[in-house]
Amino acid sequence: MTRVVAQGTFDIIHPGHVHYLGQAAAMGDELHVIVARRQNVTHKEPPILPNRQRKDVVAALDVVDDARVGNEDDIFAPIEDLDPDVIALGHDQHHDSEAIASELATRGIDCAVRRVSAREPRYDGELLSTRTIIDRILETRSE
Ligand SMILES: Cc1cc2nc3c(=O)[nH]c(=O)nc-3n(C[C@H](O)[C@H](O)[C@H](O)COP(=O)(O)O)c2cc1C
Ligand SMILES: Nc1ncnc2c1ncn2[C@@H]1O[C@H](COP(=O)(O)OP(=O)(O)OP(=O)(O)O)[C@@H](O)[C@H]1O
Repeated sequence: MTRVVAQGTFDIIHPGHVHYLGQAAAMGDELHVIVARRQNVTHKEPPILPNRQRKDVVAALDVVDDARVGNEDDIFAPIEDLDPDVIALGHDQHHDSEAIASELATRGIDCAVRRVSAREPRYDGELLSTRTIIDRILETRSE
């Protein structure tokens, strides 16, 4: 049974997330998703939606077997708990694969680190990033 872990903020779900999670799921038999706690999203604007709401929406996706809000202090705590065979990084996720691989080795976790491809827009107007969706909302609803 190959267990895959994916992770992210998943603020406003869009087809880019569906692509990422679908590709991650295809890497094994079960997909577990770690949803970033708001307090840990420091590399960009924090999410709008609560931790629990973002987790609940991810958990509702067919390809996801289980989703959880991540640990507050140690991002590898859920990894030690899940003991996955693969960690699937998103195409633009700011993590360094080698750094993750070496931390996994340090913790004695035998797990591959792979990266998923990007999903490009298929038609005019398709928005495949939370930031661009929010920008569009601000543009059209700011009156
Ligand atoms: C292997 C791994 C485990 C993670 N575990 C947690 C965690 O337990 N708690 C948390 O708040 N964020 C965790 N994260 C970090 C968030 O998911 C991080 O914000 C995300 O990887 C990058 O977010 P983005 O792709 O949505 O920008 C983890 C990331 C990785 C790569
Ligand atoms: N268009 C896309 N194609 C493939 N993967 C994507 C796409 N958009 C997001 N992802 C992946 O989904 C995961 C969660 O991303 P995140 O929640 O940061 O969404 P986002 O739309 O990238 O947000 P933001 O626009 O704020 O950066 C990450 O691994 C990211 O690489």
